[in-house]
Amino acid sequence: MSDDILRRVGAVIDSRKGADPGTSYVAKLFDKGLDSILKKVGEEATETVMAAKDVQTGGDPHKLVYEVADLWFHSLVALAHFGLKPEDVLAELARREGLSGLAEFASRTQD
Ligand SMILES: N=c1c2ncn([C@@H]3O[C@H](COP(=O)(O)OP(=O)(O)OP(=O)(O)O)[C@@H](O)[C@H]3O)c2ncn1[C@@H]1O[C@H](COP(=O)(O)O)[C@@H](O)[C@H]1O
Repeated sequence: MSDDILRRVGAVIDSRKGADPGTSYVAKLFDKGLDSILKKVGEEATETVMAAKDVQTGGDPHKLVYEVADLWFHSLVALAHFGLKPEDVLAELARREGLSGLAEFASRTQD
């Protein structure tokens, strides 16, 4: 398993821009516009929190994995709306990994 799956899903999402909304979930989401995409991101974030609380009280951990996958997927659609790619987020995570500690990270991300 590698980050190739993020790149592949990102490429498929990009290919849905301008496609017939009747043929694809992602094309339909793009057609509905940014507010609809962001609404899905918000819903999936809430469902992720609820799943985590459920796991905390003995629920199925895979439900959390499922909801995070939904959240990541809809976040990729939001990025694509602005012409951004999963690689942009991976590069940011790699940059942070390269920082020597939390204090340094915080000092570089302050406004
Ligand atoms: N990873 C996903 C993915 N994850 C979730 N979903 C869809 O996201 C939708 C929302 O999920 P919900 O749990 O909110 O379900 P829901 O309440 O029925 O959805 P809504 O009607 O409220 O939007 C569902 O219809 C899921 O099928 C996805 N749809 C597509 N992909 C990827 O995107 C690619 C392109 O998809 P199409 O555009 O449909 O070809 C696919 O090959 C996949 O790789």
